[in-house]
Amino acid sequence: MALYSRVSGSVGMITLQNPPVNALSAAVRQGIVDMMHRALSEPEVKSVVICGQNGKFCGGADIREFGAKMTGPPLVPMVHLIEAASKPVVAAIEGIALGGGLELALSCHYRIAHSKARLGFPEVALGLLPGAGGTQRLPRLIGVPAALDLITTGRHVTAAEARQLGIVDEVTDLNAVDAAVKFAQSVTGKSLDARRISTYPCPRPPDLDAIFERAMQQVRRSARGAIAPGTCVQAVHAAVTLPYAKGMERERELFSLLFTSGQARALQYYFFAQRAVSRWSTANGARWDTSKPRPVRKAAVIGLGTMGRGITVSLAQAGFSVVAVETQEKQLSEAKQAVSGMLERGAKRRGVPLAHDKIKYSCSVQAVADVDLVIEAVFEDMALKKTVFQQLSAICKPGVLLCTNTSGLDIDELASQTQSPELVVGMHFFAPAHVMQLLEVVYGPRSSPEVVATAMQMGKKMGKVSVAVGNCRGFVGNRMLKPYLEQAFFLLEEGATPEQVDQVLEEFGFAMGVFKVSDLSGLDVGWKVRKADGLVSPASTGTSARIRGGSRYSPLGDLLCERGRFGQKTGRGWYQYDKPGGRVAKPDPWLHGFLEEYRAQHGLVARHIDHQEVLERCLYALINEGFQILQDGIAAGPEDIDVIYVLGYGWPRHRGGPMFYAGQVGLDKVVERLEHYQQIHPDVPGLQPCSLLRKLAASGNPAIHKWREVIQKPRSQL
Ligand SMILES: C[C@H](O)[C@H](C)C(=O)SCCNC(=O)CCNC(=O)[C@H](O)C(C)(C)COP(=O)([O-])OP(=O)([O-])OC[C@H]1O[C@@H](n2cnc3c(N)ncnc32)[C@H](O)[C@@H]1OP(=O)([O-])[O-]
Repeated sequence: MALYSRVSGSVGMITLQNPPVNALSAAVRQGIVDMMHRALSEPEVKSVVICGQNGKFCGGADIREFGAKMTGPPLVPMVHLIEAASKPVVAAIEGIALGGGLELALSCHYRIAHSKARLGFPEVALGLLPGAGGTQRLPRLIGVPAALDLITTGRHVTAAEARQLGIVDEVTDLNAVDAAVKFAQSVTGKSLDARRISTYPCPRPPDLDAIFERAMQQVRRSARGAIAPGTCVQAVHAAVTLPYAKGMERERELFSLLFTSGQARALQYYFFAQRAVSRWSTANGARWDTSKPRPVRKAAVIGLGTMGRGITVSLAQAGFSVVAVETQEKQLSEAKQAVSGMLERGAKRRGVPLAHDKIKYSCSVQAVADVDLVIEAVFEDMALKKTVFQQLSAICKPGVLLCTNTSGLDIDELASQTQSPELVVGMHFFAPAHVMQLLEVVYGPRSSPEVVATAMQMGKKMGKVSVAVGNCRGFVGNRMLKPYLEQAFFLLEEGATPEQVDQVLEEFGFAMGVFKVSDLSGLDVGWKVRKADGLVSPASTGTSARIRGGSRYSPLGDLLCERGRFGQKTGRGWYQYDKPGGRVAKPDPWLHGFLEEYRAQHGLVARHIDHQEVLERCLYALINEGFQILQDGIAAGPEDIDVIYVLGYGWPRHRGGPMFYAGQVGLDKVVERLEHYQQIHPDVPGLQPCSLLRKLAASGNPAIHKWREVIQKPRSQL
């Protein structure tokens, strides 16, 4: 709703009230319209100020209403009412003016912003475009190039940049509402003709076509199949080529096209999913709202390889004092240099003070005796990690939290090396750890609620999105990656090429296909895990070479590693690179020859494999494992899995995530296709639909937010 009051005698104050961000719900819109009519009808009122409660102007349209039938006054007539007002209307912008909130402000005749306010059109991140005149008013106010930048990127601008762009008229460090009231009194009685943005001609810079061509190329390059960015360009183009009213019609057409698209639904689902994972719970009863985190002032990182260095930087940038330990002298000095460089680049990029002084380096584990929390990031070897945990348990002060950055080893086995297994938890960062937003917080059966809460809070303080997951081989992300990679290998055996498989996945929206990612992260990483799992065996030909534990197995990755083809780092992998460390993947004739030889050796006949089969086998195998993870209670809900895959594994955000995508395809369709492939490949258990998936499909494809009810049923009923 919206409140009305009279201030300073002649100023009508309209205050938006819809916590937490004063979103433009039906009730708020109704309130604004009613209060505007009231202010315009009261003769004592000479001007109007619109502001938001709790120091926030407006977070835009109420996304929670998108799934329901529209009620209340529509946005466009509301902004027209304000712009057409006969009395000056001033927007007092505190905190945020985003999306429909900025459109509301642009319909006002003046905008006063607090210096800490942020403004922007983030609709594109929700698969939409500014649909209440933003695409028509912004280019008229600030010009086409700047408007295209803000609307196609969705980036937030500071009040200072908004002033420089001409979006706001004044920026104040004082109370923006008081400043707006003073300003409103100062413009009372002045003509408003020159303040109605929709009446402005839209600037036509000489190289207009080139500007739009460049913008369209830019969005095509970065969109990876998302349709909203390109549609935003079309809407701004209408502002230049059409009169305002016609431009608004075009904006409405393009908005409804996006609003009803699957991508918008996926992006809105993801918006709430990323917020839902912060309301975490564990299988052993710990919860976000009942488990209290412990204070952590000083942390330590053991092992300063690639991951250890990134974690150290991320901790220091978050303001923690850090003890960084590397027992190898040479590695320690190299790490110091690398960390300093990362801190300097980060400080420059984010305009924040350097955090060098936060870090103390040591080559002795003894140095961590008085810290509150330790993150172990040594080589991914269980025996080595066990030794480190035994040392830490002996050295550290009582009550210290011992965390491991392992990407898939048994947390509970490590906990058994300590006197306090309840103080052990996994904090699985993703490379580069100071950049990637995702953190898998892995709780073991003995991890105490406090420890989980502390690790989750640490992640948030480090600017990460923390997702709580249970302890199992590979946790959630890497566990689902296994059947995905497995299918990709099998497709090569049956006639596909790495280029073909990667092209299908990149057209789906992944930044990189599975084989390019494998070359980037190094084929030897997976090889070591398969060796540890006892999967790598000498036998290279005949049936046994391709069977493990009664199931189909492809030794292709092992054979490449045996030939030293570890990917980018060796200049050869599934692709060839111009030199070791090269980044540009080129198809490798040697590999095609090797695949033909391999098929001949194993009596395999290459066949044509179409786009759909590649997509279905890779994605449905991954999705099926996701349902198995939900069934096992390793992840609390589909949102947890989807956030992990979007933030950690490059799953295209405009596809919502693997679980949301399965719902969009139709769970019955996923079951039917898995069964189809399982019939052809009976020796691949990963194609056998898991019972939770079958159950949900059989109960009529319930909406994803209803899955938890089924998941929470006792396992026996699944
Ligand atoms: C026609 C018109 O052109 C079109 C059609 C539109 O206008 S489309 C809409 C365009 N607007 C947006 O895209 C802004 C989206 N929001 C944000 O970017 C951020 O929220 C934030 C504003 C920068 C605050 O960040 P935060 O980190 O401080 O807190 P939070 O945890 O994110 O958010 C705090 C709580 O507020 C909820 N929330 C935030 N914005 C909301 C919104 N627009 N509608 C409904 N709920 C919203 C959010 O779900 C969470 O709820 P809960 O989880 O606590 O229950």
